[in-house]
Amino acid sequence: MSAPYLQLIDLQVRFGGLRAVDGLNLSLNFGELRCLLGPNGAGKSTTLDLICGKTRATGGKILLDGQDITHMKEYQRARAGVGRKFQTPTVFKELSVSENLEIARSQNPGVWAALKTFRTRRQGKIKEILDLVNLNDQFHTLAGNLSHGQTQWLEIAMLLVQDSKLILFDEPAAGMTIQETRRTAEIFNALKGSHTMIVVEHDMGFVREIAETVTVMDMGRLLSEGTIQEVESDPAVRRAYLGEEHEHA
Ligand SMILES: Nc1ncnc2c1ncn2[C@@H]1O[C@H](COP(=O)(O)OP(=O)(O)OP(=O)(O)O)[C@@H](O)[C@H]1O
Repeated sequence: MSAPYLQLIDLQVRFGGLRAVDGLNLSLNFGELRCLLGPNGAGKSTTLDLICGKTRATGGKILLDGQDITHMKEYQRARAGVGRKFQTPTVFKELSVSENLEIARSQNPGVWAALKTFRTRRQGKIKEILDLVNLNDQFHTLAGNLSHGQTQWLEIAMLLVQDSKLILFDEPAAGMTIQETRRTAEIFNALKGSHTMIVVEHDMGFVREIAETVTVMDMGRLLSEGTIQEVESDPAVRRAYLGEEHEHA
């Protein structure tokens, strides 16, 4: 078996007296999609913050493709291939889809330098990415005129253009219509194998569409791991969700 692509080893962060992430161990293979579930305040978003470098760990290690990135700055991790998709869109609304992609591309010139002399190959790659996220007809559309779902897909395209290999998603289906959620699931399923993804999500319908292995956190710790069926029948998971089941049903 090959070594894991991402490894969290005894990862910890404290905010004052609160252990938001408290000795978390997690391993992902390259190309794997992992859903990260858990009740409110379990430490899911903080875990993504620790991986992308927005928050610094107070203990433990993060290994990406064997490299220790625990103490790297956020931009260094982005260069190493870590991409983070936040809930609030970060696109430039007054620019077109293609201009947003151009800006994203210019943030990682190294990847594209190799294609510099091959303009058609570069355009081919952008077309391929836009096809994947269903935005080929919106090439010249102002980002501010896109629907909520399309804006989210543009952000995914921007991460792909930046050549992010590990993409971290925080509630990607939030606020989407049923059709948009379904299309987003198709995009995620198409990215499996070529990209490694961690998806924090409360929408269990969406999780069912995309899930392979599921990790459940509670109080900063790993509570359960396995297929959806396995974690759903785990009594510890049921206990952790008591009182929340109406909220997230
Ligand atoms: N910067 C911070 N300073 C202090 N406490 C924080 C900070 N960020 C998160 N926390 C606390 O850490 C705990 C874990 O929060 P986190 O947002 O990671 O949970 P979550 O599992 O993503 O929850 P939700 O599903 O509600 O988004 C919470 O108690 C939260 O209040």
